Amino acid sequence: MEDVILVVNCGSSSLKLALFDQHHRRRTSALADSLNTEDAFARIDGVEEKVALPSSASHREALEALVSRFRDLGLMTSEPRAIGHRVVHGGEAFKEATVIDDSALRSIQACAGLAPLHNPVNLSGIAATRLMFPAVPQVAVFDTAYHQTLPQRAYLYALPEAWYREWGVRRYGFHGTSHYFMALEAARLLNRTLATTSVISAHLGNGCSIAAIRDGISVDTSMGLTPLEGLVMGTRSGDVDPGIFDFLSTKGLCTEEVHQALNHQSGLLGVSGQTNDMRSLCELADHGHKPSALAIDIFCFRLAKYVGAMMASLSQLDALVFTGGIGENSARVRQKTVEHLHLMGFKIRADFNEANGQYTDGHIEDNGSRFAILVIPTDEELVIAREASRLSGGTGAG
Ligand SMILES: Nc1ncnc2c1ncn2[C@@H]1O[C@H](COP(=O)(O)OP(=O)(O)O)[C@@H](O)[C@H]1O
Ligand SMILES: CC(=O)OP(=O)(O)O
Ligand SMILES: [Mg+2]
Repeated sequence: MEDVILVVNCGSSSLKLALFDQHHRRRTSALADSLNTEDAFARIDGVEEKVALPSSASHREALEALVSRFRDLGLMTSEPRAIGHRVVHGGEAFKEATVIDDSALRSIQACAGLAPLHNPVNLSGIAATRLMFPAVPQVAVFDTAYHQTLPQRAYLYALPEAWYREWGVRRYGFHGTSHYFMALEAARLLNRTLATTSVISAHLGNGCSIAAIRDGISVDTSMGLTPLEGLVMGTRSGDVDPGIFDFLSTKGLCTEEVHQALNHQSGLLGVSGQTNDMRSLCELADHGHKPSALAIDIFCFRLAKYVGAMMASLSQLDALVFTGGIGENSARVRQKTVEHLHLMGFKIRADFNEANGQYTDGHIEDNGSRFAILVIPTDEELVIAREASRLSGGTGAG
């Protein structure tokens, strides 16, 4: 049997798949989007034509169509050796990745209340691959797991303690797979071991979060009970005064309406009134659109404030690391953010930054910078593939 590993990332309306070979090299990636709507579509990287989907295709139908296309293209000649799933919330039940059996499924289900937007779709992906490949080991890799090392002072909110004890209200943190990968890659680029590497890592995609990693271990992060807290994001507000709920109720908005607005109509989209897409915002700002320039400004200022906040958890800093679609590609965001950090001794080198660190092993800091500044393309799917391989009896190496 051929040794491929399938990685599944189910979002609310999308499905991302990646196939890795036995050496953990990526063979291909695929995306299905606008699922459960009339516009549902799917495509495979490097393949011109779209993959045909039934109308209003579900996650399961898209998965079946893509796997069948993988087979036609000779990318998958037998069942995968293991399947790895991204699961967003693992609560306190999961401190690391786990093989999915009935008891793990029940625990993931129990965390769904903490992540109602994410866990139910993750579970539907697991159900679909279990139906398609009942004999193949399946592994869940949690966004929250890497942050389970946070000390109490970082994960407890200053709230009535019974809320934590009885309901699990605490900071969990997300994007852990990406923060772990950044620490691992930073260690490699700096010729250090993970256990002696301390970084501040900024994951800037559609969702955005930052983490303080001391000696390879996550010790603080900006996302909290849910992925709404912290940095400004594409459509999410990040930090706001919780008094906003009370105030807006006097304006006639109910909790659900405020929740919707904070999650889907805020962030870059809310401030610019135009788009949640950083690339488009930069173009709009270049054409003199003031609200777009302001959205970028607020985004970078909040990020810089959080870099300062993360310093409180560290006694040494080896690098500030940028990743995610924005972190990897937007020289403007990195430059504007680092300008605010002048007093702390961060200094960027313009030409290295413009090239996204491509020719300098990720380095974009100036000679006179007190700390290294790195751009590292994240690869959450690779980490998930390694974990799936390791937990299903492979080596996890590669
Ligand atoms: N060249 C670029 N310049 C600025 N922003 C970019 C560029 N390329 C991608 N982005 C931004 O990255 C964000 C998407 O990040 P990504 O990590 O792909 O998202 P996701 O969290 O869905 O995986 C979008 O705001 C997009 O505009
Ligand atoms: C947890 C989270 O915010 O995920 P994403 O960035 O995929 O929205
Ligand atoms: Mg991404």
